[in-house]
Amino acid sequence: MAAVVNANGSDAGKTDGEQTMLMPPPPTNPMVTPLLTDLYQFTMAYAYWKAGKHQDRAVFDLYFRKNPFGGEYTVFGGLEECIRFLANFKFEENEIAFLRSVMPTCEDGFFQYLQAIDCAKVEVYAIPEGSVVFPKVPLMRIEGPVAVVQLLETPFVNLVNYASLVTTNAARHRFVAGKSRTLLEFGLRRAQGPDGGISASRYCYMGGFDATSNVAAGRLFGIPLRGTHSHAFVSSYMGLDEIVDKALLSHDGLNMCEDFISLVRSWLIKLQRANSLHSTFGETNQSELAAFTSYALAFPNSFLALVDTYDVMKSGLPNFCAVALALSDLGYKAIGIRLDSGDLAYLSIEVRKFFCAIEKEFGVPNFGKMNITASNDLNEETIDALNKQGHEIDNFGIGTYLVTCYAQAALGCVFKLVEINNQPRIKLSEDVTKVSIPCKKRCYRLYGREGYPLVDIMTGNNEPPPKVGERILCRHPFIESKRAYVVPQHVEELLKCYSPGDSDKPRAELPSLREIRERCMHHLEQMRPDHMRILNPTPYKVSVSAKLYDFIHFLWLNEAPVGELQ
Ligand SMILES: Nc1ncnc2c1ncn2[C@@H]1O[C@H](COP(=O)(O)OP(=O)(O)OP(=O)(O)O)[C@@H](O)[C@H]1O
Ligand SMILES: O=P(O)(O)OC[C@H]1O[C@H](OP(=O)(O)OP(=O)(O)O)[C@H](O)[C@@H]1O
Ligand SMILES: O=C(O)c1cccnc1
Ligand SMILES: [Mg+2]
Repeated sequence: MAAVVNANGSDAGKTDGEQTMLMPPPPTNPMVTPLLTDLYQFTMAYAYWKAGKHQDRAVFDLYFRKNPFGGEYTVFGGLEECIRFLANFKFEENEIAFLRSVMPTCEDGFFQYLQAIDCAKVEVYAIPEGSVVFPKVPLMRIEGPVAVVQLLETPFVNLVNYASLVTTNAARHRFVAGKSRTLLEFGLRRAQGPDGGISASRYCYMGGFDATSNVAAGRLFGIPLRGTHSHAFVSSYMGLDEIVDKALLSHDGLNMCEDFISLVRSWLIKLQRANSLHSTFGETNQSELAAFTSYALAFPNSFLALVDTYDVMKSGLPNFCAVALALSDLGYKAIGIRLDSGDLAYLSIEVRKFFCAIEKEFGVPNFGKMNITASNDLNEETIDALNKQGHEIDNFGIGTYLVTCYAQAALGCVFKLVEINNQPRIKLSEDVTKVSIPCKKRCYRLYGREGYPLVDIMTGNNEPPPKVGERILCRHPFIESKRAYVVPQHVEELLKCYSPGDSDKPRAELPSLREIRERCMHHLEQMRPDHMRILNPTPYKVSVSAKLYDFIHFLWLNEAPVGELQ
């Protein structure tokens, strides 16, 4: 038996000479237990057990049928949580007691069987997390005793569905925003409950966001934390006389400014009188000025202000600039502003002009380059519209539309039996997109001359793999006339072994979140641009080998009853 080292450092039961393997820690969410499944998984497990069929060797594929958000790609998320769940799968005594209470007609031997099971015999092959993936190709292939693997269906599909959906949503937001913008995930308050919030932060980072406002996710996953302040902070101030401690030490620690408020006030007067600012404002809101001054006293090294509480151009912006200029006198560099309402394109351009005019008028280096963050119900479409209009926004803060996946509620992953006791199985449907692809399969991505992925191909498990430079026929799984020859320049086998079960296959490593994010960025960059565009993207081809095609159609005819016309 291999000794087990817990990934968080403890070294449980290791003996000399035993091979050490890394035992994945439990799932992030402690609610992910063997009971987090549908009742029918237990009723089926009982029926398998009662029939003496529970140890039959089953192969299931986990896949989705259609790319989300009207796009032609998906990013796979959730694998690590599945592997953690699998590695720690064990029923507690109190869980068995609960099952007994809800399944009172089941024999005692079944519960003894459940109490003893784990997933040691379950093999899992999966596409690495963070990969770009396509419909019908298994994201995961799970093999093992049918009753055990059946119990994994609901939790696996649950762990993959939202993870992949929100990672894809994040990747789409990154694509439309462009590489140079900073993307901040602000969705916790709007997410579907605590797990939705934590998952959103993790998977949005994976999909290309730069940071989150979610402190718990920052701690759990090491995601960079970022934030500004809210309107409440601004409106909580009534006036400058609320600020008692007005002193601020200069950045170099050499000079003490005893009255920072006076310095701010003097800058506001200079701004009001500056010719180049074209007297765009008169009296600004003094309670807002108090809030900004107070925030700057608390964070002189990272001053950022929300400027739209009263009026951006007539109050928020000049107030911010007065405080930023006062900080600059003391050697500090303010970060910038956040806009949370109004026409974000127009306002950001006006703000930038104002910053640049100040840089020129007062000779403050880099004042014009200060950061502009925008938020307020942003999504793919609004960011695309802003880009088309032209804007000066550096950072987008995105919450509701991102984390709730407003444009599409679910990915629709499924978990289908494709083989039992080495016998291929098929699920038929009137709707051809719902017919499952039978057999234990191998999956490959074939790359073309220009370095882009050309097609994914599924073959039977025992077929020889596609070879570089050798022509292979790729067939649409269901439409006879759709086929193409491909001469791959590079062949990548997609499914790696993440749980070897009883086999002696090497186990693929679970990379860090940052590594998964890098894989995702790399995969997205590799895609041919027409698959990625927002409007009418070209579908990526998913195919089967000629042999598998013939077999699918043989099995289809074999299983489909022949109708009789009266
Ligand atoms: N230039 C722009 N082009 C397209 N959409 C924009 C632009 N500027 C802002 N938006 C979007 O328009 C919507 C404006 O929201 P809304 O109608 O609630 O007004 P608001 O600015 O939030 O007003 P308030 O907060 O004062 O009630 C938001 O979804 C925002 O992202
Ligand atoms: O708009 P989202 O994409 O969801 O981004 C997060 C929002 O949450 C905050 O305010 P909140 O919405 O709570 O209040 P507000 O609308 O009054 O600003 C923030 O100011 C953003 O507007
Ligand atoms: O830090 C922010 O600006 C923030 C955080 C959460 C939601 N809206 C904004
Ligand atoms: Mg809002």
